[in-house]
Amino acid sequence: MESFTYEDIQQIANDILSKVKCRPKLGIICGSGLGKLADMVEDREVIPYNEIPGFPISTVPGHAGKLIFGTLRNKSVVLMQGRVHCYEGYSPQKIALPVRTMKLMGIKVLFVTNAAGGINRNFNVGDMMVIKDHLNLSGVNPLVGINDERFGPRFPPMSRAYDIELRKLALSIAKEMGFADLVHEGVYSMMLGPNFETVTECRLISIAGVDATGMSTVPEVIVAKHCGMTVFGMSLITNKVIMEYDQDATANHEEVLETGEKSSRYTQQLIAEIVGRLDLDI
Ligand SMILES: O=P(O)(O)O[C@H]1O[C@H](CO)[C@@H](O)[C@H]1O
Ligand code: HPA
Repeated sequence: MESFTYEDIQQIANDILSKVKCRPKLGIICGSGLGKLADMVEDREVIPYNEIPGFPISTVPGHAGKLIFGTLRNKSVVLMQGRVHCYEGYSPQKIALPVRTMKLMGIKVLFVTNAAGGINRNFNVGDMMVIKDHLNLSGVNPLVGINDERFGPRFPPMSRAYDIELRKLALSIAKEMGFADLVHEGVYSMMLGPNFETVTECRLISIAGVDATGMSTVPEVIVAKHCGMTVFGMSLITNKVIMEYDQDATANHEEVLETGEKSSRYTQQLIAEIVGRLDLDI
């Protein structure tokens, strides 16, 4: 197992900070097709992942693989334009690395976004879901291994992973901005992937209370909570999962990216507005 010590990650964080002027307090991870949020960042300073020793490289279409530093609504931020997933062959520890690096760069609040399939039949393609909880069905956990208490405790709680105040703020901003009907609150589940779910898997997680499903986010949130970050999560519903046996339609990544292209505008506006109202001196 490839592992990174606290000192290794401190070194990576210091190297990155030595290359940029920005000192971000907020980190944003952009999901499949959601990287356009980077266009809203001003005074941009860009570092491709392949210029950061040890960093995992994004291999999936729709994930550019760049760190974008700058200001969003006058807040200093760093965006991960593209994430990495366990199904790409990276260990959960490697998936943890960017989040821990952010922590040691001084990030206190982490926004995670993703593209997800709608399990909840009331969700339409293009809707958004503020994540209130998750179900880890991936079988992986980035905290497996020796625990370094400087990151966090051996047994971190996960019952209030998604900050309640930020969830409320997101829903009230959506109302103010006139698109409350597009924004729901719900439970995200992660399976390992890379295959899309079977009909039976979708039916099972529906019974379990899952509203949207994907192949990411959960490891990042576990690591972020372990090291004491405040977390906000949002899914863009890019497709409705197939819940009927022998249906002709099938899930595909092209549809996911297409919906991202067409519908990520509201997600970007909502995130920018939340960022604008954040008090990052907490
Ligand atoms: O979760 P993000 O990175 O947004 O990507 C989602 O989209 C891909 C499938 O189309 C999977 O990687 C799934 O996890
Ligand atoms: O239907 C889906 N399943 C899993 N991951 C996804 N990411 C976007 N849509 C989906």
